[in-house]
Amino acid sequence: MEFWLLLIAFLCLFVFLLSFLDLSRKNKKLPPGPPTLPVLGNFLWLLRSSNNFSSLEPVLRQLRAQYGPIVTLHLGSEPSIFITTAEAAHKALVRSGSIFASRPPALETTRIMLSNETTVTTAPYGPLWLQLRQNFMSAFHPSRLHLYSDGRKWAMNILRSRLLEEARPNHEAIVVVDHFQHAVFCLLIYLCFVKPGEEITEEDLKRMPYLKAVILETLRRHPPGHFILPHGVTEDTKLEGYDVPRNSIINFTVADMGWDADVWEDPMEFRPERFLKNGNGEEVVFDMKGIKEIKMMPFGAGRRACPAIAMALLHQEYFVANLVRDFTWTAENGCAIDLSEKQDFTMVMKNPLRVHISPRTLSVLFLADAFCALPAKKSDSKDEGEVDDRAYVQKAQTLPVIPHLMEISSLASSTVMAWNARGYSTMKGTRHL
Ligand code: HEM
Repeated sequence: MEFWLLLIAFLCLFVFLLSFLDLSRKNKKLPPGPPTLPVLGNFLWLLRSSNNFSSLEPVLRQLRAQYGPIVTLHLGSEPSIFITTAEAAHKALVRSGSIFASRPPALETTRIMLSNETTVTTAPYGPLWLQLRQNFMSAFHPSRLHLYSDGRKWAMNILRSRLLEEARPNHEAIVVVDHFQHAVFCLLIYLCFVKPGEEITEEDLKRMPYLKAVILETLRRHPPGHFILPHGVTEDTKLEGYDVPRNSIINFTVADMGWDADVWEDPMEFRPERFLKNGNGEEVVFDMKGIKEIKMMPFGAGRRACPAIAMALLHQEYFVANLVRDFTWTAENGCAIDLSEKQDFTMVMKNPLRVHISPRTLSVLFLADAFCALPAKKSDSKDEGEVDDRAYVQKAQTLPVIPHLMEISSLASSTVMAWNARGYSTMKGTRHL
C-alpha cells in the first residue's frame, strides 16, 4: 500500500513539475510553432505529419509557410528552434556569432556518446573548444594542405586501381561507392598517422575555376547534411523579436537555404556557371563562410563553421579532377542518373551510382579542356611542348562525366553531378538534376 501511495505522490510531483516547466515556457515568446500538448509537446503531432527525422524537412517547409522563417517544435524537454532562411541564419551565426556558437547542453544520458563534450565538435563554446579548434587548425590550416599531397596521390592511386580491377574482368556496370569510401578511409589514415611529405603545389587545381564551380554547385544542390550539428546559445537571447532560451536546441534548414528561389535563380537547376564571375568568367568568388551574407551554408557558418572547408574542397576537386582525367564515365545502359537522396550518416544517393568506366588516353588534355575557364581558352602563343587543346574539343564533347562526390568528400558526402563539361559550354539551357 505504501508503495502505491509513494508512486502516486511521485507521479503528482512529476506532473506538477512538468506543468511548471510548461508554464515558465509559456512566459517566453518563443518562435511560433504548431499547438503543443502538455508533456507530449509536438510529439504526436509530428508523428502524424512525418514518419521519421528525414522527412522533417517537408514539415518544416509547411511550418515556415504558416508561421514564418523561425519556428519552434517541442520534441523533448527543451524547445527545438529551426532557422529556415539564410538572412536569419546570418543574424544568428555571424552577427550574434559568440552567443549562437555553443552546442545544446547534453543530457546526462547522451553525454557519454558525445565524448563527455570534450571534442572540438561537441564541446560547448568556451576555452576548451577554442583550444581544441586551434589544435585542429594547426594540422589542417589551408596553408598546410599542400603538405599532404603525397597522401592524396596515394589514396587516388588506390582508388584508381580498385576501379580498374573491378571494371576489367567483366563489362558490367560497377557500383563505385565502396571504392570511394575505401579511398577516403585510406586518406584519413594517412592524414592521421603519416608525416607530411615534401611540398608539392596544387597549382593545377587553381587553374580550374569551372571544376571549383561544379563542386560548389554540388554542395548547394545536394549538401551532404540537410541540417548542421545542433547549436545552443551561451545565454538567454533574442532573435528577430523572439526569445531563444539558454537550453534550446537550434538548427538550420541548410538544404532549403540553397534551394531558396528568393536567393538563387532557378534553384533546382544544376548550373555551375552561377558561381563563375559574370556567368562565364575565369574566377570563382564565393564567401563560403558567409561573413558578409549567407547564401548557402553546407559547412555551417560563423564561429562554429566546419574548420575543414579548405581541406574538403581541395580533396573534392582533386579526386574529381583525377577521376575525370583518368576514366570515361558512362551511366549503366545509358540510363538517366537517379539523383534522389536518402539519409545515411550523411545524405547519400538513394540508388548508388552504377557506371561503366574505362581508362582514358590523352587524359591531361581532356582535363584541361573540361575544367578550365569557359569559354575554352584558345592560346595564341604557346610555350614549347604545350599542345593546342582545340584538337580535342570534338572528342571531349562526348564526355559523359559522372563523378560521384558523396564519399570522396571524406566524412561528409556530397553528391553526383552528371554533366558533359564541354557540352555544357555549348548547350543552351541547363540540365535539371
Ligand atoms: C564536404 C565535406 C564537409 C562538409 C559539407 C562539412 C560540413 C560540416 C558542418 C555543416 C559542420 C557543422 C557546423 C556547425 O555546427 O555550425 C561541420 C563541423 C565540423 N567539421 Fe566538417 N564538413 C566536411 C568535411 C570535414 C572534414 C574532412 C573534416 C576533418 C578532417 C571536418 C571536421 C569538422 C569538425 C571538427 C567540425 C566541428 C567544428 C566545431 O564544432 O567547432 N569536416 N562540418
